[in-house]
Amino acid sequence: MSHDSPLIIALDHPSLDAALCLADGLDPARCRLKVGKELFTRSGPDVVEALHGRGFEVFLDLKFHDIPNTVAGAVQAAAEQGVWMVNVHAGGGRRMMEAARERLERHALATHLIAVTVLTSMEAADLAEVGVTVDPATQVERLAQLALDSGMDGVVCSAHEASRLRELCGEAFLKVTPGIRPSFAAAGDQRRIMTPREAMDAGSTHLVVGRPVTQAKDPMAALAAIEQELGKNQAE
Ligand SMILES: O=C(O)c1cc(=O)[nH]c(=O)n1[C@@H]1O[C@H](COP(=O)(O)O)[C@@H](O)[C@H]1O
Repeated sequence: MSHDSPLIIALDHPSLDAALCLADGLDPARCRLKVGKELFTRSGPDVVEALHGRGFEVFLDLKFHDIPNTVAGAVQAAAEQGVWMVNVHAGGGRRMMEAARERLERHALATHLIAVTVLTSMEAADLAEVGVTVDPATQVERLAQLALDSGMDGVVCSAHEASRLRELCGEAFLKVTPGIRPSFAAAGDQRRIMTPREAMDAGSTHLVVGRPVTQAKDPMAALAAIEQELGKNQAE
């Protein structure tokens, strides 16, 4: 199902049953779903097939990061499952990203291919420990530019960097932003966070929301509350 909602709900669940239980309470016309490392490692492609069967578009978030040939093969395998979006780490470098892009083109696969810049859980001190001594925003800009030059359709970044990336990489370049915290939710382990409305105003094209929806007593009500926050200030 294709639609205009910017919302991508992260199904960070430990089992196929738990993930499908949540998906069955959501509406494929109002959000897309993200399948990440834990769920995919436990359930494999079955979860993707089950979500497609329920009418959802799927972002397969496995953040591939390896030598170019290996990543190209993994991206091809994901795209052949018909997923809407797949990602790699921009830190894997130009040749890795170009190999992934080239592989999709060679097989005429239309899956969106995006690159993770700096994880939203990381601050300057975390970057410094791994040898990156520039601030997170500068590192995000550098990796986003590299991702654009390497043929990516967009990046995963924090909403704090979205407006700068809109200037640098253009409107059409996707800015998929996790670290979204509606006014009713706790930050948890996320560091660079924003509300849904602020994130869209800053230039995000898609919002990844996990726990504020998946751990809500009523996930559909939480989704509706986010939609309301998104609509609220538009009319103002
Ligand atoms: O690629 C991602 O989706 C991602 C990148 C990033 O920098 N930060 C980040 O939180 N994510 C994912 O976004 C989701 C955020 O979930 P919540 O913090 O529960 O809203 C998780 O599934 C993360 O794996």
